[in-house]
Amino acid sequence: MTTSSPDASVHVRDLKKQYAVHEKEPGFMGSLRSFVSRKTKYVEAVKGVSFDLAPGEVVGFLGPNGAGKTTTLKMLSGLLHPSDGVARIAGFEPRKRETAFLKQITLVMGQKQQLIWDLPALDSFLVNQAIYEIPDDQYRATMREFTEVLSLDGILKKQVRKLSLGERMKCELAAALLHRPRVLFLDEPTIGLDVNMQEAVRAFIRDYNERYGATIILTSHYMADVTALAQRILVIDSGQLVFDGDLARLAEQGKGGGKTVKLKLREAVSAAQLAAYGQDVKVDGLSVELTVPRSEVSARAARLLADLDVADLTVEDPPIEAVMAELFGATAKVEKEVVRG
Ligand SMILES: Nc1ncnc2c1ncn2[C@@H]1O[C@H](COP(=O)(O)OP(=O)(O)OP(=O)(O)O)[C@@H](O)[C@H]1O
Repeated sequence: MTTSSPDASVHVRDLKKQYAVHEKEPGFMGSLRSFVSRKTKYVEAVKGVSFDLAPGEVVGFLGPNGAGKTTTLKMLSGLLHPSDGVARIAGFEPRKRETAFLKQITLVMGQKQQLIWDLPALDSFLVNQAIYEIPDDQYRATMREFTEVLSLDGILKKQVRKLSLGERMKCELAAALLHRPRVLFLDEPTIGLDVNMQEAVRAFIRDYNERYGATIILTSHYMADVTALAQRILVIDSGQLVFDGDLARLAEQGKGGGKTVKLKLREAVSAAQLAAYGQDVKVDGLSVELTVPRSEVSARAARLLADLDVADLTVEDPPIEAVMAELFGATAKVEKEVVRG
């Protein structure tokens, strides 16, 4: 059942966030000096971001470390006040943190936990039931559903501190979605999990999106999360949105707009010989990979098939990891700072 409504839309206009950081020189004398004349440095973490999401849309929010992803999500969930610009989430202004707004959203941060460490997860769920005023019948129905989809049986009554990371993350997600929010901000929800657990979390998020028509903004360093869940990608770099479009179009930006041709040969060929057919040639025994311009894929493939003893040939877009590495390789952390005395 998909229950999308216009309420779950997200509108962001020219959102900005500047952090003030007080600088202190090292040592006792440094402390004394900064006590007398304090230097403030301003970090422009988000520099005017705009986008709109339709109800039920799932977007991957990507960018290098320090690009401004977490800061943006914190502003959208009302934890941080923007320095400028506006956001409207499900019809609300996040900075006001109205109860009705909080009932519509959730923010899950893979690196932070909201469950009470010394108690079983079930106790935290009951606390959330009270905070979000979830009616008993809805609470029971949601618990049944989550227990099944996330295989929570047997772990809900264990002290949270005794759960494995994967078990804890499943409980964190359940706790964060118990009130059935319509807009989800998921910041690295699968971080540190093993591959099977990542897949379980992904499946749960996909199921939740389909069932409740939830709008989702997802950041993840695991591209498998993004390719499995998001139709659309937003890329932020140094606080600015540098790409907004579908995954395929982002892939086209990689390898200088080229495609990857993969060959299985029956007879070995040297990298030097293959250089005539494309760039970035990689040879691993009888497996070969090279990049060819998009407009020439058919002609080059035909030449390869005619000239070499080819057992198999496939043409692929470059993996999204490669595209991101190419886009951000050297600019892993860029920030423009204004120093004021
Ligand atoms: N509380 C803060 N005070 C000062 N500067 C901050 C604060 N939080 C973040 N920043 C700076 O703002 C910029 C954006 O940080 P943010 O955490 O939003 O990036 P990110 O894209 O989420 O990075 P990552 O992928 O590493 O988590 C960085 O330069 C960071 O150092």
